[in-house]
Amino acid sequence: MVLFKVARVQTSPIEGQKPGTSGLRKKVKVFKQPHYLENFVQSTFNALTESKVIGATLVVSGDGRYYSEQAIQIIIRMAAANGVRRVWVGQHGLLSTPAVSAVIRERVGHDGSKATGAFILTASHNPGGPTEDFGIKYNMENGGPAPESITDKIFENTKSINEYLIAEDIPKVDISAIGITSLEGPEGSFEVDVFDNASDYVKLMKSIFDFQAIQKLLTSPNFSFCYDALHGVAGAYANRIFVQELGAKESSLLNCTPKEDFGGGHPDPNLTYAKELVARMGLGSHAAEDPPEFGAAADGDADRNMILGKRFFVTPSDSVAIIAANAVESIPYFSSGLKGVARSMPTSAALDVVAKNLNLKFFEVPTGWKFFGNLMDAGMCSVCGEESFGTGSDHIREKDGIWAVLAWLSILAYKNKENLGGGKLVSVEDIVRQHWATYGRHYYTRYDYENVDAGAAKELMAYLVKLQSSLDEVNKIVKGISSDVANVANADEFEYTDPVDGSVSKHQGIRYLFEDGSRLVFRLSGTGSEGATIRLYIEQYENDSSKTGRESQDALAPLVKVALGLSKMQEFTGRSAPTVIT
Ligand SMILES: O=P(O)(O)OC[C@H]1O[C@H](O)[C@H](O)[C@@H](O)[C@@H]1O
Ligand SMILES: [Mg+2]
Repeated sequence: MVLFKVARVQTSPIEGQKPGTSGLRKKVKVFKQPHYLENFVQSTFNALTESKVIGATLVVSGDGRYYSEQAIQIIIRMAAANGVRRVWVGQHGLLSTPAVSAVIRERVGHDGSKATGAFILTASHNPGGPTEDFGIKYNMENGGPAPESITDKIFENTKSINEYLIAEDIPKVDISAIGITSLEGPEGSFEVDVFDNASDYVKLMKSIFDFQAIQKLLTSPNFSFCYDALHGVAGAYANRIFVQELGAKESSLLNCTPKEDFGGGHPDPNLTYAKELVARMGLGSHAAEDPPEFGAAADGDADRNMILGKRFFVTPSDSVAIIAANAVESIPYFSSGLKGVARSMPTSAALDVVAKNLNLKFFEVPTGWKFFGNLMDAGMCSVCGEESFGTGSDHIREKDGIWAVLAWLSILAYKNKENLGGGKLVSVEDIVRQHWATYGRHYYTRYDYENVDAGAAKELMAYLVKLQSSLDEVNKIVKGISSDVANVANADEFEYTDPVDGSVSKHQGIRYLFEDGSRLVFRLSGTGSEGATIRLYIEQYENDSSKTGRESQDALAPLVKVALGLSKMQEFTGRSAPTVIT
């Protein structure tokens, strides 16, 4: 039995440790500064109630990006010194963000223990490596990200911290091998439990979906499949679930070995960054000849997803609407009905139409998954999604990339249950077009202007808010740019009152709402680590079924012109084109 001592290390506050939408994300070199990680971790311990630290069980793992291994060892020593009883680590320090949420909610330790929180080590879809990003966020007992009341406290603590506790003499724990390391400290026993990083998550997925039905689809001769983990942590689950459990061919997995630098790529599943998958699915300039029927990708920590059909892109806004419309008949977990559905404000209103038609409770929340968590804890929401490639349900309190893929495979399996012997398949594209024919189509696109000068971005936003005070003036400008768009009927900054706890979130995006239901939304990203990113969301509703089959960029061209002109985008940012279009 190893005996450890607790050291109190003197430190002083370090500026800029304010956790954003999804924790603290900075360049690796910032995290490597002396005391940087330690200050943040101690500030987190100090922000929690004592029972969530002393004698508690904490999960510590992440997407495996560069610096994770060192960070895990530091957090283990600090947890021991702060009186934590058990630290659970996924093998190799790997757990996807949804798997962490599942582990907190579902896993029972060898001695009957349950976790009350987690440090998730990830910067999500940001690149990794010595010159790239690292991140840390804290999740609570419900499996969801810490609410603002806690992250505010953490930030306050980082501004006054003067010491942290660490058990420096704990030897490096081997996190590559499953097993328990037991130690003894001044306050009693402490253990590190390194466990299989997939089994709890796989078990949960099996309790939600009909794996047999999906297996029939995946092994059918007329279906083909492709999954790209972009070298993120999804790779640790893809082989287990798609190949071992569901019978997909190993060759259907792309980039499924987790790498600490994501193979040098940008692990964000969109049409720009998931290049290999996009080509394999027959899209873009290097389109492959005979694309698979279904393709999907995940981000670094596997909570995001992109869904593709053969030569066909499903917008995330359509994806959540289609999952909601088909959930009850295709997914056993939802067979008794949906409690409600929700989307973030900038996400298209496709889900609203489904909710209205199916008479479901519906919520529009600000950007950020935590807002859904509150609704789910209160039993008000089953399925939700965001335009930023996040889709999920109340099985956990994070969005879930692999869940979304399994949801789509379930819908395909259900629609094709008679066709798997060799008949013509109902394809992803058929499902989407059928959905548009039933509910109408929300043409949608997002323009991202990344790493814009922060001052310029602020000025642009301030200008757009000021403009909102006169709709006459707005409409004069709009008509001057294009006579093909409707009048602006309303313009505001989105504000949300949480129906569960009454908290109010202001300044959640600038909206221009047109008479025909079209919308322009402008937001500053909350997840970047350098400069500012302006996001422009453009949407137009079409319910004449003879007009729902146009190319999205053609249908939206007049509105795009209006958005760029109205916001003086080029004038403020100096950019003649966005960095990414989705
Ligand atoms: O603030 P943005 O860069 O637009 O990012 C917004 C997204 O950030 C993270 O991924 C959150 O988990 C999402 O819930 C949110 O939609
Ligand atoms: Mg992510």
